[in-house]
Amino acid sequence: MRRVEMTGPATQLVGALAAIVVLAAVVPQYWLFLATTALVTAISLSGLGIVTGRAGMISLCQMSFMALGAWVVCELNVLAAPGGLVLWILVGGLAAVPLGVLLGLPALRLRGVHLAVVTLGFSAAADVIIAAAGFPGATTFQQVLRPAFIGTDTAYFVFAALVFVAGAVAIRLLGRTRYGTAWRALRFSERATAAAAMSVPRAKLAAFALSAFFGGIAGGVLAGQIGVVTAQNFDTVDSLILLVVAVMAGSEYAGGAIAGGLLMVFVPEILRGLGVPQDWGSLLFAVGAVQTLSTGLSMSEDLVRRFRRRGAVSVPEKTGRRAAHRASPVTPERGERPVLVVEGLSVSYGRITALSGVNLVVPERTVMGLIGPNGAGKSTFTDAVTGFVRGATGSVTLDGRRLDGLPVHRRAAAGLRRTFQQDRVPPGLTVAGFLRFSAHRRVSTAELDEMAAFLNLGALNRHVSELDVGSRRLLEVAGALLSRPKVIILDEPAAGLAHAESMELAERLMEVPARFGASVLLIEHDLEMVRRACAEVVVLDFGEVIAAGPPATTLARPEVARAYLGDEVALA
Ligand SMILES: Nc1ncnc2c1ncn2[C@@H]1O[C@H](COP(=O)(O)OP(=O)(O)OP(=O)(O)O)[C@@H](O)[C@H]1O
Repeated sequence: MRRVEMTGPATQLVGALAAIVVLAAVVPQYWLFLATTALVTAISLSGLGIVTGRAGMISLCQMSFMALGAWVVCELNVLAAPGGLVLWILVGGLAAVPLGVLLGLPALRLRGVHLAVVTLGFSAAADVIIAAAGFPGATTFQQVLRPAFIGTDTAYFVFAALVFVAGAVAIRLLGRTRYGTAWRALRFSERATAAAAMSVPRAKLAAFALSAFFGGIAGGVLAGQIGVVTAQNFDTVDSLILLVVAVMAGSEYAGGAIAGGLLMVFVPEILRGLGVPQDWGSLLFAVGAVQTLSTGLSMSEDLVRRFRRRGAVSVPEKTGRRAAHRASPVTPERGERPVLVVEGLSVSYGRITALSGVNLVVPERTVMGLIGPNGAGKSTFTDAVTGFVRGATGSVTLDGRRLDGLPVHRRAAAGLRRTFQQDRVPPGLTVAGFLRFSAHRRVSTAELDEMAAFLNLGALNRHVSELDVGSRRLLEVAGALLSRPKVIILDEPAAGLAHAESMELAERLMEVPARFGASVLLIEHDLEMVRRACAEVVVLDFGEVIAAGPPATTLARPEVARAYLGDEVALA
């Protein structure tokens, strides 16, 4: 069933602006001051949400970015620099960007707890430097000057709210770009992100840079709010709490960032009112984060899911994946000109030789099979050819261009695409979102519709998380095909499909060369599918090519039977 969204971003924006005006009019000054602090926190959380919630990396130094933004504003204030507070805040945000990129560098190699330790160490070091250097104007109590139009606390609340809304809109728009999708893909699989022709280092650094920018902006807004800034405003422990709240609230969503900001400011306030130590708030946040990690759903994601379920109107799908097997009149064809040429490819994992001097030529406009028993080296071959294996020797040439030494995303961009044996389609995207990302070029809705019909993908606005594993496999194939590759290597695309669906896929694959101008290298254990779809088949065993030729004769050869069955039982 297809779903139709009930509310749009424009409605949400109008609602947010109306809420700001109403709050500014009715909320007493003291609470408005706290609400401004909550907004500052929400701006910072929005940035953290890019790195943590979207891209799935741990960052424990958001407070350091805030401190830098605030420091720049204080310094420009002391210098009486031209432009005024609003410009200074922007400069503070931009000043934090190089720091974010610097901090993103370890993230290129480190993950999980290792990245957490590095960012925490950085934050602690920044604490020491800031405490030693002090904030400009702090010792002389020189207040950061606000322009008249945001002179009152009410006006400053509206200003902070507008900064938050502008940031939320920007993040939403960014989320639709290739980088935005790449962050969600990264969180699920770095390998698949690279295989979709996206540079993983660039996507990671962009996430850290933006996160730092938002942190810097938040620090600047805070400086304008409180007037005199001290090192105590940016404690390393606060970075930790910020991360915990970001995880719990789901700060990659605007609503989650706001909820997080409100919780961080008002929970301690409420506890104080109840005579309970304010630090207990951190304990509550930690419990909330543990709950999020155990369910896999932040507060925002939980709400979004409920909302989707309630707000969705079911519309019958035009097509279903379970279509009956339609045998096409197409017969496997073999082109002549070589498009992928692999020569002398060897890979060793320690003492295990996974591939030994493999030569393989995929002609243009051909579906070729690559088969072999478990452990024969098929996946290693795919990894090595597409750039995932370091230390592979031999050469890979695509359409006359040597690819040796190129990273994965550059090989993919050159037209060598692959799919994975394991499920690598990010669940956080819609079908259309994934297809557009994977296509690595502008695709029209008509093209998406055509592809959906070709591979029976169903409704394009469904979320990937709603698809079964077989459908996700087909989606991965569709995404790679949309990129107009020269060669596409499919690593067991029929895993998770019923027999009739595998045969249906075989029919579709046979159409690929003529329809998309691509050759297919099909790695499959389903030999019936290989027989149906492939014009030629190459058999690997113990990392070496043991047979090659048309499927009917090749599969009947005794050495192939021996490789599969251990004796001379013919497979045909
Ligand atoms: N990362 C690794 N470290 C050590 N050995 C590995 C690694 N990856 C693969 N191997 C070994 O290399 C050989 C080839 O494995 P590979 O996964 O490429 O085979 P395959 O033909 O794809 O098998 P399957 O059909 O089960 O996927 C096997 O002996 C395997 O144990």
